[in-house]
Amino acid sequence: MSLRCISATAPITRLLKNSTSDIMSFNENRRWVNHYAGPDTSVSVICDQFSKFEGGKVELTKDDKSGVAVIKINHPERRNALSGSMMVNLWNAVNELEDWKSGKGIILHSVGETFCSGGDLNTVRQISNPDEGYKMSTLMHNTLTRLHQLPLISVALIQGKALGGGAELATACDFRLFTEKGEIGFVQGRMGVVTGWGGGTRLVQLLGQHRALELLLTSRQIAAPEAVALGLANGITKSSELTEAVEEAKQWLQPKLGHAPQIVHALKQIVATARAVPYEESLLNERQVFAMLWGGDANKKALEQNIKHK
Ligand SMILES: CC[C@@H](C(=O)O)C(=O)SCCNC(=O)CCNC(=O)[C@H](O)C(C)(C)COP(=O)(O)OP(=O)(O)OC[C@H]1O[C@@H](n2cnc3c(N)ncnc32)[C@H](O)[C@@H]1OP(=O)(O)O
Repeated sequence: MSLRCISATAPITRLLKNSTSDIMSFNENRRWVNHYAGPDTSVSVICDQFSKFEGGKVELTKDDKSGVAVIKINHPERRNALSGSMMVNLWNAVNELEDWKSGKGIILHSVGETFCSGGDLNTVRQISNPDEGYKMSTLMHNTLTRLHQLPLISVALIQGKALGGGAELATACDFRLFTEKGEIGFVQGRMGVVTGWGGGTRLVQLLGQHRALELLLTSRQIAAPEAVALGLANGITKSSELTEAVEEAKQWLQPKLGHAPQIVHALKQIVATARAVPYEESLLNERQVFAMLWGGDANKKALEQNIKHK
């Protein structure tokens, strides 16, 4: 484990006592400073290491006709926990989706009764030290941030419990649909850790700090109606049967994919950028995306048609 040295004379105003005091302090600018510097390992090296922790699969299928891809989490015997090799499968799936020019949408779902029970505890037990944890976090941050930023519109279908890392995975999609049996719980605190896959940051973006803090602190599992009331779920499917619920999720997504791929991609890029960067930077991005489409073929065609939006 690499720790940066904390000098006794450094202007640190307060140290956390009896807990993480050796790795975290509050500096003179009233900002938290983490003194732990994780290993500087590249994601491809982490993938080589993590693919050896086997079990289950994450499968990607792309339908060029509808423009909708399906990411399927398939590890029902471990309640769809993500093993190291599944984390690598997901990383590869996102790489492939980044190159899918004709795609517009993604449905992320799993098989069986549980959406995802988080990290596979068999993998977790083999990497149970700060440096290995940092590597897992690096891989999952890379994968889930790129999933979140894809120019495709993503929906997670939560048909059972989404726990720990499973709840974090759900927050990396643009939308979440629950079945009546769907539940979500940020149980990391009960496991003696915090969110390791970027879900804490995304939860604050989704719900605001108070609601996010309450869910993280209590680790309580919330059912579909409350998830909708909080704004964490975007709807509840009529059916709890998996095949039918997946079909409903596709139907729910379809009206949002009516524009040409380049427009869907551009609109998603504006929204994804706005949630990730400061205001002025986001406006600059919006100007640039707009300018690239202004006077283009689709724009000229629409102008010629003299469309009325009555
Ligand atoms: C690494 C990221 C980290 C984070 O920062 O968030 C995490 O995600 S930590 C993991 C957090 N998740 C958990 O702690 C889940 C623990 N599991 C459960 O609470 C329950 O198993 C369940 C998910 C509610 C399902 O309950 P049930 O349907 O009654 O099934 P069983 O309990 O009998 O489980 C069947 C089978 O599956 C194994 N299992 C379940 N979850 C995991 C997991 N996360 N990793 C590995 N294996 C898991 C469970 O041990 C059973 O196996 P057998 O005993 O061999 O049958």
